[in-house]
Amino acid sequence: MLSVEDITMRFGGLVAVGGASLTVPKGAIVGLIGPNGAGKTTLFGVIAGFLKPTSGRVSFEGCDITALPAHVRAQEGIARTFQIVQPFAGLNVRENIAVGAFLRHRNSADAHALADAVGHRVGLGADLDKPASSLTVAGRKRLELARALATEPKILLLDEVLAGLNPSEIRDIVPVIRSIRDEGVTILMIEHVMQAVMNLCEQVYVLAQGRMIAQGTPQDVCEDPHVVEAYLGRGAAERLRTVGANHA
Ligand SMILES: Nc1ncnc2c1ncn2[C@@H]1O[C@H](COP(=O)(O)OP(=O)(O)OP(=O)(O)O)[C@@H](O)[C@H]1O
Repeated sequence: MLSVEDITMRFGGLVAVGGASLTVPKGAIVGLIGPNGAGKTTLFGVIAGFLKPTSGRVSFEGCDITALPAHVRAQEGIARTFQIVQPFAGLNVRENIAVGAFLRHRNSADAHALADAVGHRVGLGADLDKPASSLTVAGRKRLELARALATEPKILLLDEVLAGLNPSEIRDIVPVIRSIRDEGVTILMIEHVMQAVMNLCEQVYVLAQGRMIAQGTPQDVCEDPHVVEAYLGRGAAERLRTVGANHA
């Protein structure tokens, strides 16, 4: 469904992403992991059309979309969430979600009806009339997910939707992400919460200093010495291997 080929993104003299490639098959949940500053969010910006790459190509459903602006990519079915959640503070939760729904529904009643449905789907059903500013961190993360889902995407790019959540909040939201995929939305997710990556993703790509250093199943990448060295560390890799073995 999505193919990123040999993308390089320079900011002046800094090579944030250097020759990175990845593919996301339709119906998959694919993870993108790596240390802080590796270039993950920059790559999302390139895929969603917020950043024009220095070189390389992005294809979606077989078409070259590298030159398309972000709003056209959204219409084509690419949606992203942002790491730093910034809801419209003066609007309630339903109205915030409806902002996404207006992409395909010009009629206000239709957009609000879709916002209600999406709000319930992500667990915000009881909060739809509350001001967005009153939500907890976990609520805001769900709202960010809902705003992107309300654009009715074919592929959802999730940028650290689990960051800042406690273990029980993470346990609650992981099944929501899986159910979104099960209902037909392909997912590419940047995530540092490795337990969730192990649980959700079929394939994982590892970016370090702008370069793709590994790809494979979560189990494969946890056993890759380059990934252990550049990102996981030995203790975490060992714990994750145990988790993987227990899952199997
Ligand atoms: N607009 C920009 N201008 C200049 N440098 C930038 C810009 N955006 C990102 N960078 C730099 O590019 C590098 C990659 O940053 P990026 O945010 O993509 O990393 P990341 O892997 O998403 O990190 P994190 O896990 O901390 O979110 C960093 O060195 C960052 O400072």
